[in-house]
Amino acid sequence: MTHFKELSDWLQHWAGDDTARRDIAATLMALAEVGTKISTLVAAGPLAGDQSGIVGENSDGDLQKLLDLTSHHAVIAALADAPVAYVGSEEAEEPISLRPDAALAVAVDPLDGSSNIGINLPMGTIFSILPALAAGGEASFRQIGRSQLAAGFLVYGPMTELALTVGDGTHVFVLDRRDGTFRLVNDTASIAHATEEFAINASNYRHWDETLRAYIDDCLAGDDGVRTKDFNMRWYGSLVAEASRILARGGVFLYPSDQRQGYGEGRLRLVYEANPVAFLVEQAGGAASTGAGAILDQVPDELHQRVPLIFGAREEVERIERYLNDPQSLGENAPLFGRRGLFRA
Ligand SMILES: O=P(O)(O)OC[C@H]1O[C@](O)(COP(=O)(O)O)[C@@H](O)[C@@H]1O
Ligand SMILES: [Mg+2]
Ligand SMILES: [Mg+2]
Repeated sequence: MTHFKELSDWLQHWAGDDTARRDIAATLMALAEVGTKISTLVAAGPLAGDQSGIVGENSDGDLQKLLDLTSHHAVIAALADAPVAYVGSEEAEEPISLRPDAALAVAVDPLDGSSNIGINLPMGTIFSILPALAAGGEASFRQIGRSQLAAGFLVYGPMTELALTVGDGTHVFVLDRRDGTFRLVNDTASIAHATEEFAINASNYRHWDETLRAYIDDCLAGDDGVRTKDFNMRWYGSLVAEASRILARGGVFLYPSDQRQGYGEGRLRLVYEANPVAFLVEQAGGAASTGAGAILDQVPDELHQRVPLIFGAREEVERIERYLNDPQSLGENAPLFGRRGLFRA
């Protein structure tokens, strides 16, 4: 049987005697370990009790399910023993102080894709590791994504997978349930620059701007339209599962802003969803954009800020930016505004 390197060995090798790297490695091990626990809970489904009951509301009015909160508390407990000063979580309004003298701040979405609780579809945990600033937790989480020291996500799907970057490529590990270790299966994940697969929640079509509708119309027109190739589509309702697929076989993902109340900046969160995914995607040769600029250059106003998110195949992300901002630059392929969309009456 092929021998796949263990996460702990990989991190030890990467960190060597460097104290700052050792702190990051210890934090990553703590996140991987708590991910294993959440994965077991997810895999048990209703055998672990009803995880889908609504138990509260987070800062933005999103309903919190029991598994959201259980995952949040598990992550906080796991990081209490790590060199972490502050944790910023989707499920807590304010940053949580752990060890204010420690070097790191961790932003986390403890359970991503929680609308998939109870229906046996993938969910995950997303994390971003930043330097802790002396100015405190709030300031630490207002740093741009390019300040990230490491980032990653776990996916609780058919495989439990850990995608990780420490700023030198994107690496994919899979949980080996025989001994509870994560093993390296791909040291250099790479996203092809072109694609024929997009992911978007098309039920929001009527709420999108005309420019975005034109892009999707052109994908749907396939070989009969200006793109002269057929497209495939996916939508899992789980950012981590989409990101995992895109790291494995390419594609592009869009969660744009739209006209619905509360969706003026899209749905996803900059600090603990878009930034870590963008870091992983850029390190795999892809791109991540708001539609108007790189995700990693956005300055967060606050921990829970939302942002439109487009990521994946570099050429496709750049093409979408042109549809949104400069459609005439597409030349003879420029969308004809006001035409009938395939979804429109
Ligand atoms: O239900 P929608 O609007 O399609 O949104 C799906 C998106 O919302 C999310 O579930 C948001 O994350 P949470 O589950 O952590 O709130 C993403 O994983 C997913 O991409
Ligand atoms: Mg999420
Ligand atoms: Mg969540």
